[in-house]
Amino acid sequence: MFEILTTEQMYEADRKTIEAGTTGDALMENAGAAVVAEIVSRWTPSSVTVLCGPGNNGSDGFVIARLLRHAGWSVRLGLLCDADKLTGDAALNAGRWDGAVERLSPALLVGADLIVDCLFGAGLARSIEGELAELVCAVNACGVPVIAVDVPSGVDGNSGEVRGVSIKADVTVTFCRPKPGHHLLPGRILCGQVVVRDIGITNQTIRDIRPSLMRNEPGIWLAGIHWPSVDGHKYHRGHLLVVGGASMTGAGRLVARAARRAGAGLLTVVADPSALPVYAVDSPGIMTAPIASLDDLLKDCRHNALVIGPGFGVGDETCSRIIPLLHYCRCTVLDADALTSFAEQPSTLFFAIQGPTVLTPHEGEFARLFPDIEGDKLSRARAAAKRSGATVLIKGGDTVIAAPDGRAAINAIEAPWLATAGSGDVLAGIIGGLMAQGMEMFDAACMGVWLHARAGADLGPGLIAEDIPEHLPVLLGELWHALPK
Ligand SMILES: NC(=O)C1=CN([C@@H]2O[C@H](COP(=O)(O)OP(=O)(O)OC[C@H]3O[C@@H](n4cnc5c(N)ncnc54)[C@H](OP(=O)(O)O)[C@@H]3O)[C@@H](O)[C@H]2O)[C@@H](O)CC1
Ligand SMILES: [K+]
Repeated sequence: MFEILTTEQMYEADRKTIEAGTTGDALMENAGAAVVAEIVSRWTPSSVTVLCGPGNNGSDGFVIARLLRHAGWSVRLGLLCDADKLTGDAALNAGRWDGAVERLSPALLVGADLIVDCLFGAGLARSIEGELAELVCAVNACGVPVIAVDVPSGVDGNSGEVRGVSIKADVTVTFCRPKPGHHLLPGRILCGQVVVRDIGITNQTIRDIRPSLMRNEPGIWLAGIHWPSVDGHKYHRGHLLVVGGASMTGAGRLVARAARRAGAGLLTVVADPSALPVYAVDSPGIMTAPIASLDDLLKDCRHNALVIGPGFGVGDETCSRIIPLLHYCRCTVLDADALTSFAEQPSTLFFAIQGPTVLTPHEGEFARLFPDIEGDKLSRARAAAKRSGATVLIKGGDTVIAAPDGRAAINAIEAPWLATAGSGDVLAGIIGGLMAQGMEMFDAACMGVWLHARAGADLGPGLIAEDIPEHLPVLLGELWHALPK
């Protein structure tokens, strides 16, 4: 279950389930019961305040209030609108609630041991403002644990962005599948721990909706790994060319090390002759070649993959070096200086991209290459992939990977230790190494991000970029041993 559903797809899943015979009322009862199960597993009966909005998120709140009261909790409930304004399932569940319905105000927070946030979920349609915004701030300041239903109120479920202000939850219970806003920043932080609960929507219903967004986990790319075969040899594992800088050799060396650890069969660093000895002494297992020979090397189809950018230098010379290389349609990773160099002429780059290509910008490089593409990270990555014809990977705590055909994935592993010099070079190397072995570009980008993030999470404090390639055998071994034999 790697799928991430947009809020529209979630409404569709609800609708299809209701059409198939389950009532909306039953779905909502299941949703409320799932939240209550989570509450009673974490907290002992005490005083709880349930904050309800005017829609079905508020309707969940009425269910939760009723079930908690039956379980012996002392429950206060506040409603944003008059109860007689409620319609549909919300009116139904309000009618089943036999306690008082108070007006929403900070007074509801006094004496509460737990707050349940049911103000807005998927239906958040605009910024939270005025007195309601003040209440949200009061909730965040009162120091009482908060459990949010579906999403913390104020977080846009599709983008993870905050509309006005947002509840900061300790736990968020969502239904069926996570939404983009649970994984994209800042939503991910505002959710606290995310718990996904079944409410009776079948896996087949989700498959019918054909979600194109996934959580980046091995299940989405494991089958695409090209493991070496017993009768294989190193040429079957690809020959990667790493174009290294003349003076900033550290970046190219990190790329090379990571690509070899990721499994590239052979690796040649191509660089200015003055720098070749530095690359050569770094690792006995690599080959080196002068940059003047790059064109000839690419004419030999055994050199099937290329990483260029890290430490290469920014400028027109880099652009004129890269464009002819792209005509060979080798598996290519363009990173760092290879991206920034095209800031003045991005369309020249996009026009030249014909083969399997992965672009790995951080936010700054992305803004230089796609200055007119705005919006949340997921939408921007998708738009950039469509425009460039490349797989685009926007780095960060919530790395997003998008393919030109519309597939996308979001990293879900927290690894803040990766924010260190050289870490991006290693990522480019891993992806290049995987593509050299024949892995499809989107899968390779996703797997590269996963390996990188897992290494970051496993190694933790004190990590430096050089550690990441050395941890890859552990992770690759884990994947290999998990395969059905
Ligand atoms: N369908 C099902 O079967 C199931 C649904 N489920 C639950 O339903 C939730 C979705 O319910 P929903 O679609 O009613 O939207 P919801 O989040 O309650 O908000 C809409 C209301 O808020 C209002 N409003 C919006 N923004 C506002 C603002 N900034 N400031 C002020 N008002 C604002 C908006 O007003 P309007 O824009 O119409 O003027 C409207 O009245 C979903 O998250 C899940 O919890 C689950 O139980 C599973 C089964
Ligand atoms: K909520």
